[in-house]
Amino acid sequence: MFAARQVTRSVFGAASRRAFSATAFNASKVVVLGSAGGIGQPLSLLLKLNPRVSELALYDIVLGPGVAADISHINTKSNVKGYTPDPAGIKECLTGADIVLIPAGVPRKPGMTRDDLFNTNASIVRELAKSCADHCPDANILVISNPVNSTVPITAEVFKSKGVYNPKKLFGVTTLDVVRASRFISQVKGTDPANENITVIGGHSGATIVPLLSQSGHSLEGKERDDYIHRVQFGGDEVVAAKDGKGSATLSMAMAGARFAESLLKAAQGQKNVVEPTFVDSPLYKDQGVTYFASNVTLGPNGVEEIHPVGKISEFEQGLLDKCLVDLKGNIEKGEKWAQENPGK
Ligand SMILES: NC(=O)C1=CN([C@@H]2O[C@H](COP(=O)(O)OP(=O)(O)OC[C@H]3O[C@@H](n4cnc5c(N)ncnc54)[C@H](O)[C@@H]3O)[C@@H](O)[C@H]2O)C=CC1
Ligand SMILES: O=C([O-])CC(=O)C(=O)O
Repeated sequence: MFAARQVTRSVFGAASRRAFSATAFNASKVVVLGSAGGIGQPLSLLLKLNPRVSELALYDIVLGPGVAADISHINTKSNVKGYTPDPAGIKECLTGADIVLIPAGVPRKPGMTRDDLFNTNASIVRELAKSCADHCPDANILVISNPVNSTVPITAEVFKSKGVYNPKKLFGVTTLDVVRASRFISQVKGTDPANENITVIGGHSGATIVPLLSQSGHSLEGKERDDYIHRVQFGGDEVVAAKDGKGSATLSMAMAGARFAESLLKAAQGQKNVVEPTFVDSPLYKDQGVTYFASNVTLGPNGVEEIHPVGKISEFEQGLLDKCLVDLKGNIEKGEKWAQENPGK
């Protein structure tokens, strides 16, 4: 379980090389479900390099123990164990978990939307969510599997059905949208991406991804603005096209997932003002029937500490947000309805 002791260096900060040799004082069990996949492997690697992690449990339907054996040779202190899909395995894997990252499921091929993954990934996520609800109901659950706008509500419905839902501990991982938004603006403006932190709100697919450039101090006009917005909203498609049928973003996603997990660990270990964007059960647009929404969130020892308001946005951004809310409502309702009608065994 989380121990309230501080580690001073971040794997992702400027002093990252030294971070790998920083002394770890903490005791945090982190689980990756889908650890042998395109995201799962580099994500597990980054978590092994993180001195805040003391125990790493790697589960997959194939190769969980193989990936674990490989990663376990890295000379950092954390213990690594791999698990296969048998009931005793997943129970041991999840018991005592502080953080569970879920990148299990199929990725897109060119021509598909994230919603096209629903039929396959909904039941994968539902079954894994059931195991989490049974074996680690108090863990922070980080859903990466797409379509995030629907798989997060599915996970919530499973936890609700088992009477253990805690909205403060369920997160859709939208970090990659902010990573991209920050990288892409730095390419347009010739700035250092490390100094950029563009707020992105909404959800995690196409028009539901709404970057708020007006809050960043940068301004773009006309085609340059439209190209930028399109690139952020459809950054995933850029990678899907470049991989040409062999998957979607994995390496950048692993970095983004590891960053989010690192932020949760920092907050759990007592660091204040840890803010990350994430898709959570949110009051911001509930009056419009949108029950989950991504925005900046202050993280604390118990997960979500404060959901930040969207703040002042431009008329153009309001137009993007209006479109986002329509799509998002549909994605959320689809996930909730499916989970309620298909509880599984
Ligand atoms: N939230 C985000 O920003 C992003 C989400 N994704 C999503 O992440 C998911 C995974 O992507 P990749 O790693 O590229 O796919 P992948 O196919 O390379 O890996 C998926 C892994 O999940 C495993 N798996 C399948 N069913 C499982 C189950 N029931 N239990 C445990 N493991 C299971 C597979 O064996 C495989 O190792 C996709 O749905 C993709 O769309 C991808 C990029 C960004
Ligand atoms: O595009 C995809 O399918 C994977 C993803 O969510 C992303 O890269 O943002």
